[in-house]
Amino acid sequence: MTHISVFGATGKVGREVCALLTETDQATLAEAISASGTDTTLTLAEADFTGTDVVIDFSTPDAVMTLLDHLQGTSLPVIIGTTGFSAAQTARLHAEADHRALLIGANFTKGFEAFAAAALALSKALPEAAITVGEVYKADKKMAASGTTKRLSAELAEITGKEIDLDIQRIGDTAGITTVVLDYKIATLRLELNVRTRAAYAAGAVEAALWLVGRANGLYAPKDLLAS
Ligand SMILES: NC(=O)C1=CN([C@@H]2O[C@H](COP(=O)(O)OP(=O)(O)OC[C@H]3O[C@@H](n4cnc5c(N)ncnc54)[C@H](OP(=O)(O)O)[C@@H]3O)[C@@H](O)[C@H]2O)C=CC1
Ligand SMILES: O=C(O)C1=N[C@H](C(=O)O)C[C@H](O)C1
Repeated sequence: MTHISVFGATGKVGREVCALLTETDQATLAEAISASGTDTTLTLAEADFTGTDVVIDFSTPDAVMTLLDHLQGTSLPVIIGTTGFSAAQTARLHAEADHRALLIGANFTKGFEAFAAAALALSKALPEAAITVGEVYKADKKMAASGTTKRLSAELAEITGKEIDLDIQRIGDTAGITTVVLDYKIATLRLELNVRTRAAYAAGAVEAALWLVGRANGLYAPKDLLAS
């Protein structure tokens, strides 16, 4: 049985991770941590992680930095689901991988890695195409490219040498719709990943956490799960 602590446990995704951990046979909830420390969660200062095998984070970039400060001196593996890190914070994350197994994923939806690979393959097959990466998320998410869009557009730009257009939208409580549209004059080719529920992110993160326990210190990504 793997004991998983959830950082950001009162959040939209963290709640789904906690719920999943009550149902799964291979893992159980160790500590649930939030900023406010409600009656079912602890603050970071109250958490001790002694019975924890791996931490799953879905919080904020600044909160992740405080989590890593708190974990200094331990080699506890951590799954980072949070997105939106600054360059300095990203450098800190990378340095942190010397001290623990750290798996960072902008999108834990099952199928996302295949979706990204398909988009890259299509962009190679259609070098004349103009490419747009689109996203729709909940209305209260910051109106700036998500981690998912940043990753896709950077990889597509690198492979094609072209500028990638972005289409950022915020609607209601949308869990996440990512599109890659290739327009090559005679036709339009559209790939879409429409996530129905945030439980999809939770499931991918728990799968990654089970995989990460026992790995050597270092930086990992969701596609490493597919390779092993
Ligand atoms: N990688 C992926 O597949 C996905 C990534 N995300 C990303 O995950 C992140 C979280 O998303 P979401 O669940 O919607 O966010 P929410 O705003 O719903 O939840 C944020 C959570 O973080 C907690 N938190 C904030 N500050 C601290 C702190 N200083 N110490 C401890 N806990 C803290 C909050 O606690 P409190 O309630 O007490 O304030 C809350 O539990 C975002 O960056 C989002 O982009 C989202 C979906 C999928
Ligand atoms: O905030 C969200 O909800 C999500 N954020 C992630 C991101 O910023 O890339 C992706 C996920 O699909 C949902």
